[in-house]
Amino acid sequence: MNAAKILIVDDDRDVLETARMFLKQEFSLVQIEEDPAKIPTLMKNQDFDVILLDMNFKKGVNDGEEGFHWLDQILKADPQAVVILITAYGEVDLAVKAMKNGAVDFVLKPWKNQKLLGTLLSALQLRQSRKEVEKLKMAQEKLSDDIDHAYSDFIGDSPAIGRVREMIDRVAGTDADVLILGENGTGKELVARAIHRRSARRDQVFISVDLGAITETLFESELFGYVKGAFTDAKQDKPGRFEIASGGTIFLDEIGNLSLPLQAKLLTVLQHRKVQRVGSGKETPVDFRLLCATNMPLHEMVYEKKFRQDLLYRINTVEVRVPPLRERAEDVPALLDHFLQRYGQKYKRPDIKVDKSVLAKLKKYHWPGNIRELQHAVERAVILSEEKVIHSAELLINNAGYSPKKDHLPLTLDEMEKQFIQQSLQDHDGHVSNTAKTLGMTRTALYRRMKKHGIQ
Ligand SMILES: Nc1ncnc2c1ncn2[C@@H]1O[C@H](COP(=O)(O)OP(=O)(O)OP(=O)(O)O)[C@@H](O)[C@H]1O
Repeated sequence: MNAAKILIVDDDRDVLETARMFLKQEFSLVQIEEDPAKIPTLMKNQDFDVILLDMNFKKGVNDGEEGFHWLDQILKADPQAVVILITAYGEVDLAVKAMKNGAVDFVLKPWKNQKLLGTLLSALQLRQSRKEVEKLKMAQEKLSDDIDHAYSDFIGDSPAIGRVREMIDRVAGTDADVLILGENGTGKELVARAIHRRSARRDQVFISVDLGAITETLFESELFGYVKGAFTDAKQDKPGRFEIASGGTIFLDEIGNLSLPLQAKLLTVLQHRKVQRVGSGKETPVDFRLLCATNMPLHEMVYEKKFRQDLLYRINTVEVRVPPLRERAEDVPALLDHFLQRYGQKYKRPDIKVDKSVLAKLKKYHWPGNIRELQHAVERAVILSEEKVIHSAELLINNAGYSPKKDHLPLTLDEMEKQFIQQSLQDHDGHVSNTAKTLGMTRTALYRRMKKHGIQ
């Protein structure tokens, strides 16, 4: 027996009784009702999975207006409701209009029992997947709220960050696709969340996807979802990130890391705004605002045929460049205070301070890992410092990314390469182009190596 709950509303008692007799054998609850005015109360008392609704209730009236009215009321009460309309022969136009207004299907009167059952079963599947999407959306919203909390402080008053704030204000309300460019740790995700929070979609979900972390084989099932049985581990239907993001914003981080075949797949979704779950032949429309980010030189990669030009044009309606920390050294003191306060609180050392002489050094440092590096350096220093005042050593020594203690150990070729790149970057104040020139390689080749060694 199917556990679903069905409501049938029709003014013809005979139709109701016959339908109930048949459907009772299949579903755990089949409620019938002649008066559509009772629908709101019935819905309050019971969570129906499918509602079968007649289009016309008054004798001699067959314009379907009453049906439209009640359809509207049902969807207002529960936007996830699954409504099937009951129509007579000759009313197919009305049924089509009703589907545009949110009904999922229609059945013609008089119906064959098996046909009715088939329609109900596929409507139930839809109900199930709507519920799943809703559940995941809620879980994501909760998660997003928690993350947002950590991301809510946008520190910095430098002219460079002022320009970023201005751009955020200008694009947030427009629904335009935005490409956020900047080195690792500069605050690209922070910018994306700020755009979402100020947009008309602020009450909907913000879904962040790290494309760099999704393997080639998982790309489709993660982003497009799958249906039960599509592959061995697909034990049940699962919506993908695009479907969950529908109504809200999707943030595709590290878009420069996508391989060319995956770029083509992504482009198709962006063009048609429809997804097909793996193993399903059905397309689902998705409505999302697209924000992308990367630390890779996308324009250069287009030139080198490593990134599709048509994809770049799809995602970069507006480009926002988040400047590296070394271009806004004025922000270092405020950021330092901010992180000192955060970690002072977290590690129960509320009165911890930084030695004054350290500040000048921090402002001069080139911060290859940008704000994330500063953040981690402060956290580490708060943990390690045995006094109330943090000295230069605790904040800076580990910062360069390698520890002097290791110096006397024999280095592998890989470690030597890493240190060599780090040293060269330091010598060039973190300027990637100049470093690449000195090392005799292209910028892209240098970025690749930096990524390999985790140099930010
Ligand atoms: N202006 C800022 N004020 C306060 N905190 C910031 C600021 N910019 C970045 N941060 C913090 O620095 C960390 C890194 O930021 P974020 O994750 O947004 O960077 P990213 O550019 O997206 O990094 P990646 O390229 O590695 O994905 C986060 O913890 C974020 O809260």
